[in-house]
Amino acid sequence: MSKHDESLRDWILTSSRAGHDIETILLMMLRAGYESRQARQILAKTLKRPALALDVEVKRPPGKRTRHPEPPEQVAEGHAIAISMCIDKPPIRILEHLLRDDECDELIELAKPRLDRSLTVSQDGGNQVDEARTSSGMFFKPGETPLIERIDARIAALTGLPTDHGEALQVLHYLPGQKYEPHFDWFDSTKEGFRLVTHKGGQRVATIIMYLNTPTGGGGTHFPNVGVTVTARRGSALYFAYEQDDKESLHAGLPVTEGEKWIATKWIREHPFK
Ligand SMILES: O=C(O)CCC(=O)C(=O)O
Ligand SMILES: [Fe+2]
Repeated sequence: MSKHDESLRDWILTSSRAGHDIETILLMMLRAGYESRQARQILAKTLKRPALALDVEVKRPPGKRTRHPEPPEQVAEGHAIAISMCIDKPPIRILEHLLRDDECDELIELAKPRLDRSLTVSQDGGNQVDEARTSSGMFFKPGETPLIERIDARIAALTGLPTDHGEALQVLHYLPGQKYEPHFDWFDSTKEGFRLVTHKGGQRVATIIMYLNTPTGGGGTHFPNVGVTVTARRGSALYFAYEQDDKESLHAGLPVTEGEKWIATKWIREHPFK
């Protein structure tokens, strides 16, 4: 072992005993100019860990946050959106006329033939059928049609984060009795599948729910920890932002009691979702 290897080994052991976690030691080695694979191999060997256990994520630059739309009005891509209500915690905004009526109709018509039973993210990071979410839905491909591109650009202008921070636009359909039980949109880092679902794009930081029609009865979006229910009204939208582990952003799609409910959901990530 060369003098340099030996002192590196000693430094790693000392840092580890001093309580620095592997991620931190790895980051220090990367900063000192080591290449990532090489640094991981040296770390694995020195700390007698299988290399796989060292498959830790290199710290990314800090994640970005959306800008909460400011009342009374924002013009995004030439489209005027009124902000009719604000709540501080969690940051909630009600957006009027985010979509025009013809845009709502077009989204519904495009989605109709492609609906499937909605899934939720399971503990292991996969998808599952879940009684907590009985709607049916579909995803558009990014930029799939000029309308999808236009909506993405509008949301990016409104929230200050580029379109690539958004997950694919999802359309959901609820019939009477169908609902989405209280849940958080952020991913729980204590769950097994967390790394898998955040590998691309990192954590979710904000959600926009666009109401594509007005259900005859029920179907509002309810925040049980705030005591607020947002009315589902065609063309309007709900924006809310959150941090991991926040409790205020708990929300539910209330059961539709009469008629049907159509929404489009845009989830926004802290990093580009690629
Ligand atoms: O249907 C609703 O009002 C809520 C939908 C929702 O929470 C979601 O898509 O994440
Ligand atoms: Fe949600």
